[in-house]
Amino acid sequence: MTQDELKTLVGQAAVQYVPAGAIVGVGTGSTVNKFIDALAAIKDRIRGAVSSSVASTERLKALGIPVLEACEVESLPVYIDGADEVDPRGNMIKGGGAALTREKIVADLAERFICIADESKLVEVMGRFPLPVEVIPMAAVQVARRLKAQYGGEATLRAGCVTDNGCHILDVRGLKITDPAAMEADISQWPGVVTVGIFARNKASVCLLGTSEGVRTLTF
Ligand SMILES: O=C[C@H](O)[C@H](O)[C@H](O)COP(=O)(O)O
Repeated sequence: MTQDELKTLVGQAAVQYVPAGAIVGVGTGSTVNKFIDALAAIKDRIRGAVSSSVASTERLKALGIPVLEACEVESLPVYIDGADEVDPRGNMIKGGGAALTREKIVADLAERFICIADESKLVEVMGRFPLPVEVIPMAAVQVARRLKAQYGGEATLRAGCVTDNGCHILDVRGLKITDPAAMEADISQWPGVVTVGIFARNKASVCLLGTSEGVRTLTF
């Protein structure tokens, strides 16, 4: 099976986690696009979606799925999103598509995070995928220096990238994220950091992994 077919498989499998009548949290990326397409088939059975990016909002609306603002809901039963890496405990790296901040906001509203990914995303220790950090532009150099000093990470500014929030992304290479919760808590409170792409506090409850043998379900 191709990677695209594996994404379709898990995108479709995620629909079973959407309760009838729900407002569903929707992530961003190529895997979530498959989920949005599958969600369109059951749109009459849900109330709508809260989206984590302009791109997902446009796709949801084009398929006739009502989109609500995050501020209009108090909680969501479920948030469905992809990941760039996921570890055996359900911690994730996200932000390869620069949507990490809104993703973390919507994930935080949800009771359960259902991660959908092809099996290449499962790793023992996270850090091979460059860690995205969204920063206020004026703080980029300062935050990059600190990432090097404290964690030995080499941060580069993602060229030509301005996030939905008008900010920039640093991609940090050379990390071994052995304690994701501690690193997330630490970097999150540095001046100028908007969001770090470690999802440990908002980790996955379930991960649906696309494999050539079918969908493998990991529960955390
Ligand atoms: O900012 C983007 C998101 O965190 C995506 O969910 C992540 O990059 C995975 O995307 P894809 O499903 O395209 O691999």
